Parts: sequence; structure tokens; C-alpha cells
Amino acid sequence: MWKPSDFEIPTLGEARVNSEDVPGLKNIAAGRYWVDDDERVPYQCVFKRDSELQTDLAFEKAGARHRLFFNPGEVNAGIVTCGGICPGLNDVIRALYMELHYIYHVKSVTGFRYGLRGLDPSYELEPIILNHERVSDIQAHGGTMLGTSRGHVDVGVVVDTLVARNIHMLFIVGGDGSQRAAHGVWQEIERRGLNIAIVGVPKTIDNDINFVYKTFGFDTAVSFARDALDAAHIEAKGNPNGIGLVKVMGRDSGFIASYATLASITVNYTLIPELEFDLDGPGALLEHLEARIRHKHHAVIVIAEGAGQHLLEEDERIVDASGNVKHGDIGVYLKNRINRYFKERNLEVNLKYFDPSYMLRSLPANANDRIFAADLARFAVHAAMAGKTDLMIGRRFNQYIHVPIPIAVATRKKISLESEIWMAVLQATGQPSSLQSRNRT
Ligand SMILES: Nc1ncnc2c1ncn2[C@@H]1O[C@H](COP(=O)(O)OP(=O)(O)O)[C@@H](O)[C@H]1O
Ligand SMILES: O=P(O)(O)OC[C@H]1O[C@](O)(COP(=O)(O)O)[C@@H](O)[C@@H]1O
Repeated sequence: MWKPSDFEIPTLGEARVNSEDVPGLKNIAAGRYWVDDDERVPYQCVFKRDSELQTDLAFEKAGARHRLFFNPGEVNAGIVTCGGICPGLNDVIRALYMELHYIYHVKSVTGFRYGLRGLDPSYELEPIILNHERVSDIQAHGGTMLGTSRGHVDVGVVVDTLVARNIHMLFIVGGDGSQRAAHGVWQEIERRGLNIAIVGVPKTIDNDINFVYKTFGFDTAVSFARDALDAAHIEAKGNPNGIGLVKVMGRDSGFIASYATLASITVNYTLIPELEFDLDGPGALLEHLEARIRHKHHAVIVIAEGAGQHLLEEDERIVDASGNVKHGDIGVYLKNRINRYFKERNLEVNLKYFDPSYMLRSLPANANDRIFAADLARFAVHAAMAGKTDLMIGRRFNQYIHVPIPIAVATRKKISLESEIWMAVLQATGQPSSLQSRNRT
């Protein structure tokens, strides 16, 4: 259980600069952005009749502060993007640069290349000094102009690089792994007694980071996944006993699969990592699918990549360079099992398999994601300028907040049997709730 003090954001020291003297900041609609340091957003808001609202647990509200720790004109800022790519990364980089340069007029903005390894001199990746020309059109492209990577980098080496390059604030754009790394870097900075701010911008296509109602890029990914599901439906209906099977990303969570199901409304089975399912036996997927094919002559199935891993051989499971489990290909496995099942029963089916996984990560951001990614970046800059550190920008109840990184990475956002999204999926698909009746522990 959290304590109120767990929600406190570390600061580098006493604020020394009056932000109202920063010309760029004065010119923007400061009324909208300026936030008093004691403004809070409650941690809990929904409460049942018998449980109390714990108003003492609250996040700090994000926004421009009246007083800054850093003198903007002296600041050298750094940006790094880590982990898998995601629509909107370039929007974040662009907005970080624009806010730092045009609003705060910082001295320099350095982009470290290929994730954390860009901060390890042994990789010999010379950083990029960002300027207007370099970033002005990057939002039109997917991926990240800085490159990204997975894999361990020593936090001591990262801090050595920050010191050597006289970086005052580092923006780490990445998922839970990157935010853990950010916390490690901050701990090392604190141990050395340095004044360097570490601010995280949460990123994952899977949307499973807590305290961000939806991660940037997720909206874009869902639209693309919806198109794949619609295509699978057309294929399924256009062939005798057609089955459209679509695999989407989602290492540990089924948000893309579930939201795309709701957006497409053509799906009959949604299989997600959080809920276990069986293939064989009475009432299990294959038997249910057979009944549907005999009755309706077509079906659409969406499966998230992390679903049904218990069905695969243990030795198919490997980890990536960052230590994340790399799942076996459940899509291909399911395709083969379905085909074999119907062949054994001498029942013709026409299964079309779609694997749009990587395609939905590499798109440029759609309109909503573009707005959101840029907002996160701007709030990250305000936080760092005020000398706040070891935090990630989040969003709760329509307000941007400062989330202490240890809280942000303590748990992962997941879909459960009892969640509203799952109820909606069951309703939209008509799949029996008994098909996946166990939360995965
Ligand atoms: N616990 C950790 N401590 C330090 N670095 C970490 C930790 N977990 C992940 N990292 C580093 O963070 C970077 C991104 O992590 P990864 O899990 O690949 O992606 P994501 O940030 O998208 O979850 C990698 O360089 C990885 O080595
Ligand atoms: O092939 P890669 O780059 O390891 O990416 C695959 C993984 O990345 C994800 O898209 C999530 O990655 P992030 O958490 O880094 O955004 C997973 O769904 C998927 O398992």
C-alpha cells in the first residue's frame, strides 16, 4: 500500500530562477500552464459506498512552475529513445526540442542515438546536436530519428557520459524497462551528488504502463489493427468456411487486441495474455470454433502475441537483450492447430493468417497520438526545468501528473476478467465467458 510520501517527487534543490522572467514562457498562454507546486490530483477517485476516498494519496500536477531550478540559457538537455519503436516517438522528440529551444531558450539539445547504448562511449555512437531543421518534419515519419535499442547499459557509464557532456537534464522516452533504467541512472546521480534531472516520457505500443490512461501510439496501432481485423472478416466471409486469424502485438497485455475488437466489431474470439484458455476438450476454443463454423460458416479470431504461451514448448521461450520474454509464435501455432483439427474431422476450412505486428508499430502517429505525444513532451520539459527528477509524466482524470518512477514501474496495467473492457469484449464478440475464465497469475 502506498504512503503519501511515496508520491513525493525528488527535486534537485531550491528553485532559483523566476520563470516569469523567461520570455518564451511569458508569451505562451501561461494561465493554462502555470501550476502551483502544491496542486495535487487524487490517486483514487472512484469509491464505493463503504470505502473512503483517500485524498491524502495524490500526484503532483504537471505544468510550468513559477520558479525554476535551472537557468534556461545555461541548460544542455539530452534526449534518448529506448525499447521498441512506437508511433509518435518523433512527435515527442520534436516537441521536446521545440519547447526547450523556443519556450525556454536552452543552450543546446543533444539527441543520443540508439537508446541507452548511445550513452555508452564503447559503442562509438556520436550524439546528434538537434536544431530546428533536423526536427521540424520528423513527425511525418514513423520510428525514431534517434534510433533505439534494447540491452543492458551500465548506469555508471551513462552518468559518466552525462557529466562529460555537461548535460543538465535527460529525457528518457521509453517503456517500463527504460523507466527502470531511468530510476537507476537517477540513483547513481544522487549517489554522486550531481544536479542532473532525469524525466521519463512513457512509451509502449502495448499500453500497459500504469498512470497513463493510454500511451501515445496506442490509438494509431488500434486503428491499423482494426483495419487488419476488417480485412480478416472480408476474407473469412468470402471463402467457404472462412477463418480470419490475426496476430497483434501485446507481450503481456491484450489492450491492442481488445480495443481493436471493439473498433472492428467483426471479431468472434479475442485471445489475450492476461486470461488463460484451452484449445482442446469440451467447451474449449477448437470445439467452440467448430460449432460456429458449422452454424455460421465463417469466424474471425484475434490473438495477442503473449496469449496461450502455455500451449507452446518451453524451449521456444527466449529473452531479448533487455531480459523481456520473447514469446513463441502463437499465431502460427494456432493456425496449424486449427487447420489440423478441421482436417482430422474432414471439414473444409479456409484459414487466412494475418500478422501485422510490426507494421502497426512503425506508422507515423495519428491526430490524437500526435497531440498527446507533444503534450507529454512539453510537460516533461516543465518538470525538468523546475529541477524535478526521477519522475514520469502521466495522465489521470484528464490532468497531466508527475508520477514517481518507482510507483510507475511497480505494477503493470492489465486486463482482468472483471474489467469493463473485458465485459465489452465479451459483449462485442459473443464469445462465451467460459472460454477464458481464469486470470493468469
Ligand atoms: N531494471 C533495469 N535497470 C536498468 N536498465 C534497464 C532495466 N530494465 C531495462 N533496462 C534498459 O532499458 C532499455 C529499454 O528497456 P526495454 O525493456 O528493452 O524496453 P522498454 O523501455 O520499452 O520496456 C534497455 O536498454 C534495457 O537494458
Ligand atoms: O521485436 P522487439 O523489438 O523486441 O519487439 C517486440 C515487443 O515489443 C512490444 O511491442 C512492446 O515493446 P515496448 O514495451 O518496448 O514498447 C511487444 O508487444 C513485443 O513483444
